[in-house]
Amino acid sequence: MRIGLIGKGAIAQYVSNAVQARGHSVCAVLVRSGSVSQNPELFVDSVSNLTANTELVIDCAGHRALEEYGPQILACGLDLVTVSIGALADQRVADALASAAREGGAKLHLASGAIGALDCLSAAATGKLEKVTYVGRKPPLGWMGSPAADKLHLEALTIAETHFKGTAREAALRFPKNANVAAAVALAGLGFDQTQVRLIADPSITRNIHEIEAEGDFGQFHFQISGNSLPDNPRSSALAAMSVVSKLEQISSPVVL
Ligand SMILES: NC(=O)C1=CN([C@@H]2O[C@H](COP(=O)(O)OP(=O)(O)OC[C@H]3O[C@@H](n4cnc5c(N)ncnc54)[C@H](O)[C@@H]3O)[C@@H](O)[C@H]2O)C=CC1
Ligand SMILES: O=C([O-])CC(=O)C(=O)O
Repeated sequence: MRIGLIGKGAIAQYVSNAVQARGHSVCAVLVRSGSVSQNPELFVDSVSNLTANTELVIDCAGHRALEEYGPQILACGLDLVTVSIGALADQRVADALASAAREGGAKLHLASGAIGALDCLSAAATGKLEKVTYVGRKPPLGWMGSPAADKLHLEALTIAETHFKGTAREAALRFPKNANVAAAVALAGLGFDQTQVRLIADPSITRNIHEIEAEGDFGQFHFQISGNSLPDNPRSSALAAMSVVSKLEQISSPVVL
């Protein structure tokens, strides 16, 4: 497939290498205006140049980029894969994306990101789900630049501290670079306002640990993952980038798991 990428950060770089190794081509990369000076054939700064020659677009650039570019991409009939799922916690953004997808006859594909067990959760949600809790735990460095830094002295932390407790909607909106997983859990399960979230900075860990506890008619489950972060960004787990590659494999395969 001819792919257009949004962003050139840690996830985009991983995805770009992995999709090309699988025989796809990256024919345009949308970057912020002002950063297109080198290789203008590849790096573009408008959606129309991104979509001109592509069959599928992948967003790895965060909430603002999905909000800003997503509707135009979908409305012109191109499918869009995104890892910036937390943007859908803003109902206005979610509605704009859904109506553009309908208008263009395209689909917005949500990559599962740094978490697993969403298949289990979404199946369980077709019965009655009683309670879903998500706990996100990262080393202090992973919370730098987020509102956690206003509450905690992250560089000097000696014990694990919970810096956020609330709904998945609040978490996703307040932590756009750190709580996309909360949004994925919400979308698969009880929704943004019924999913309870705790976010923790923990100096005793070196990986990003994500946990889901769910209860309902299906029974009960507990899921935990300790994800390695990407070398270029301590905030982002490698699995988030891998989930984008896996989504692309599903889209291009005749048999879908
Ligand atoms: N679903 C999940 O589990 C996860 C989702 N994410 C989301 O993915 C995003 C990207 O993560 P990383 O690659 O690690 O971050 P990064 O900071 O390494 O890269 C972000 C890239 O996007 C670009 N960018 C930002 N806004 C843009 C815009 N309006 N137009 C064009 N380019 C723009 C930046 O210049 C940079 O190249 C995060 O902000 C987060 O929202 C991150 C980790 C896990
Ligand atoms: O990459 C991770 O471990 C999780 C993350 O940043 C997010 O949920 O936005």
